[in-house]
Amino acid sequence: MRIALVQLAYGDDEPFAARVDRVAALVAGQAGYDLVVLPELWAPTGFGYRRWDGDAQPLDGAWARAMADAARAAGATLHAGSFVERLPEPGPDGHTLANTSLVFAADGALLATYRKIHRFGFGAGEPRLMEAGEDVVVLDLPAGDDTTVRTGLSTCYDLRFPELYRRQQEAGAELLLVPAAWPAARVGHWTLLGRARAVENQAVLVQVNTGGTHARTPMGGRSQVVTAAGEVVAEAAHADEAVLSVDVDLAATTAYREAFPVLADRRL
Ligand SMILES: O=C(O)CCC(=O)C(=O)O
Repeated sequence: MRIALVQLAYGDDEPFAARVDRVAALVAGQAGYDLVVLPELWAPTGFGYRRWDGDAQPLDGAWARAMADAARAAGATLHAGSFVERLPEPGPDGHTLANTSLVFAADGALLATYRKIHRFGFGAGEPRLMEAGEDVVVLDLPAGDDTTVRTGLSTCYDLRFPELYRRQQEAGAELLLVPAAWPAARVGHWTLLGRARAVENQAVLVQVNTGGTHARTPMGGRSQVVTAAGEVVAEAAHADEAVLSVDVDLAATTAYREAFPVLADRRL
């Protein structure tokens, strides 16, 4: 399965609409991949809380349409990262915003919607402004040669909560996608926890982060792909903008699970 990780780097001086146009063109140029993955909240920025309300859009808004078009132009499945979704009505916490990821098929059809379950901010930021997602999302994505791979969706801070990934693994996930806006200050946790989630679930984990400085917060980059055996097979050793290209051998995951069947020894 050929995967492109698009690590985006930018500052607050790049306007929202210009960034959407730039990234849509970048994605449209990624022909030949089975899957293209973008980071979390790359258009509104992960730490630009003050602008989130103004940047919010519905599920069928201009951001989603631009990403559907970009998937079609690339002819690849696109995990478009996340955006600030304007919910049709307030949720249980009274908010009308959510941190929502969308996955589009190569023909531009919407395949999946995932709302970030664990909100980051310790009472500020996401918990103060956004509803928490409630649904674990696992779906089959095309993996090349007429095969599919069961894939779990999560976002950034979710990576700190292993029980979410175990539920994805129980639902059959062998590929775990994690877009993020993870700051440089804790980027060591980002790479370490990514390897841990891959090893403990014997799954391929794809992490795509942002770079640049957003609302005075330097972002960490260091996007990576970790195999089920814990090997880092692609990594950005920096926080600059870059497209990482990787060929993932999914048959190796199945073989590894059979050769080292640790998941069968769980005691609940
Ligand atoms: O957990 C962390 O250290 C960073 C999480 C984060 O920045 C986010 O979820 O947006």
